[in-house]
Amino acid sequence: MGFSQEIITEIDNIWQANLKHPFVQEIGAGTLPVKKFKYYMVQDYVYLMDYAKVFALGALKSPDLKTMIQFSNTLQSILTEEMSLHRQYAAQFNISEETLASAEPAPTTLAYKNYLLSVAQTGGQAELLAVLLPCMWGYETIGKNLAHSPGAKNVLYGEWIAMYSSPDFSALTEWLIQEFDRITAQQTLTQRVRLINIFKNSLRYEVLFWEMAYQEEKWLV
Ligand SMILES: Cc1ncc(CO)c(N)n1
Repeated sequence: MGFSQEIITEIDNIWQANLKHPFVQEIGAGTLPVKKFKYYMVQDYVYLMDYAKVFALGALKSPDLKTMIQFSNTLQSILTEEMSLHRQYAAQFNISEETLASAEPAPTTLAYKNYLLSVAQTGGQAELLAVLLPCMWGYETIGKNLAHSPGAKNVLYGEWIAMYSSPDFSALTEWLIQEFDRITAQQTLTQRVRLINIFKNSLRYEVLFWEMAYQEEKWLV
């Protein structure tokens, strides 16, 4: 069993909470109120701007050419494919690209993206992979889980599910998992404990991100 699999087995309760959050379930049922989805889309775009930068840092910290190419290809696909999904939704909702790109992060978005960036900047390749893995792997699992749900045929949510259940998205996720397992195979127990904590915090933020959108979280003042 790879280290990635060991981690999600150990923190299965958080892994399941992420997959089964009401926001996710309601996308699958096609019953999520559009207002919540609109809120999510804008916040996710703000998040993805910095998430993409973590892949740029991954390229910077790559040990070899092959890994560098993978990080840079993934960066490219986030900016042009994944984020174009958001841009299309925004157009549908009459939100301009300028409004989308300059939207203010809500408290959870700000905390989460800053966590990603700080781990990626201060850590090495293993830490960077540990903080990224729950994001991509979680979405890929959710995509697969919802691929045949009623939401997949919903006019609004169908495109979102199609993106995250696509073979391309799975291939990127598979690469990230393998890279993480390869790099962590030789690590000491102390290093592994640190990586589990990073993975766990990032996964907890994934759950909080759904919750934030579900509650349409706002700054108090
Ligand atoms: C919050 C969040 N995590 C992960 C992904 C997957 O790319 C996303 N779009 N948004």
